[in-house]
Amino acid sequence: MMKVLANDGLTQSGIDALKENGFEVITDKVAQENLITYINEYQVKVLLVRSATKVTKEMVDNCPSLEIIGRGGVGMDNIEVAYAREKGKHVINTPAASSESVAELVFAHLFSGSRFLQDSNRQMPVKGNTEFAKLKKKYEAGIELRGKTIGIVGIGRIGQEVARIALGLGMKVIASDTRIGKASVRVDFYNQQYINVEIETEPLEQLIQHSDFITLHVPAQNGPIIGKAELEKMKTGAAIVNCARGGVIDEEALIEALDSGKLAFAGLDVFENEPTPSEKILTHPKISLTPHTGAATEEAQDRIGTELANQIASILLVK
Ligand SMILES: O=C(O)[C@H](O)COP(=O)(O)O
Repeated sequence: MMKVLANDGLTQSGIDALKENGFEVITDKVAQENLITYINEYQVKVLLVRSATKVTKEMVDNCPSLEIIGRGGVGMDNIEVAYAREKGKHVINTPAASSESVAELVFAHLFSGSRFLQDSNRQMPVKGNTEFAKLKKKYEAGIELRGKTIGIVGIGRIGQEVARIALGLGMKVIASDTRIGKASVRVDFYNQQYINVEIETEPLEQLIQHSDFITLHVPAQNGPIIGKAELEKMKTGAAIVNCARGGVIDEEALIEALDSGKLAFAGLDVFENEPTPSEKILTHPKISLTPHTGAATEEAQDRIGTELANQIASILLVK
């Protein structure tokens, strides 16, 4: 039986689909430093990872049994993709499976920040029954999303899902993208009517100046694309969400912008120092936090599992 090691977990639907195709699925969590030995000992043919396990050049070179490296998710910055492909390994991912979930999390952060939920949820258990009126006063300056401008940086699959939800909420959508000039977004309504909206992209600098909310949907970068200079150009009272990759926003500059009142709030699902974000970020009252859970819904993980199983079967069983 061909062995699949799902080192960062796999949904039952994915496990079942692989088993139906005759694969043996191992869901042991093997420590990074023991992976090469484990893969060789059990002659693992497929290694599945999410963002936790790193697939290094050393693994590619020293695991001859390995034919497929599968990323359950989108970003492959934890995998030496080009090197692995050069050495004849298949490297696959599931680029479309989690777009809706990530986009919904963006709005969870936007709704949270615009009504102070992150701070309220920290304060209410401690002060809720003694200082209720004081807390109510503190959180009185909430804002609506309707009518505001959302700037989407990266209008790929996830960016387009964000646009769809934003348009449904009555927001104005603007976007910037280094590769896409124009995106066509179909907005569906429950009564099965829909509208098509064309979104033309504009330079990042322009987007930064015009947005009430900025949300980032770009791959891992070599350095921040939103640093001190960009934060200074944002509207006073604007907000920013990062459900893309840690490091895309300069965290020090972000804290300064929040403390000075330049920015109203931030929503962060990803961090510069994952999995150990800085104390300042974790305790900031103006930051809504999630621990890299953009794709962590039952629906997205189900789609990821079955999609990986199908891709694996079509590579290994058609030979
Ligand atoms: O790139 C992705 O797909 C997301 O960052 C999800 O990462 P995860 O699989 O570790 O949740």
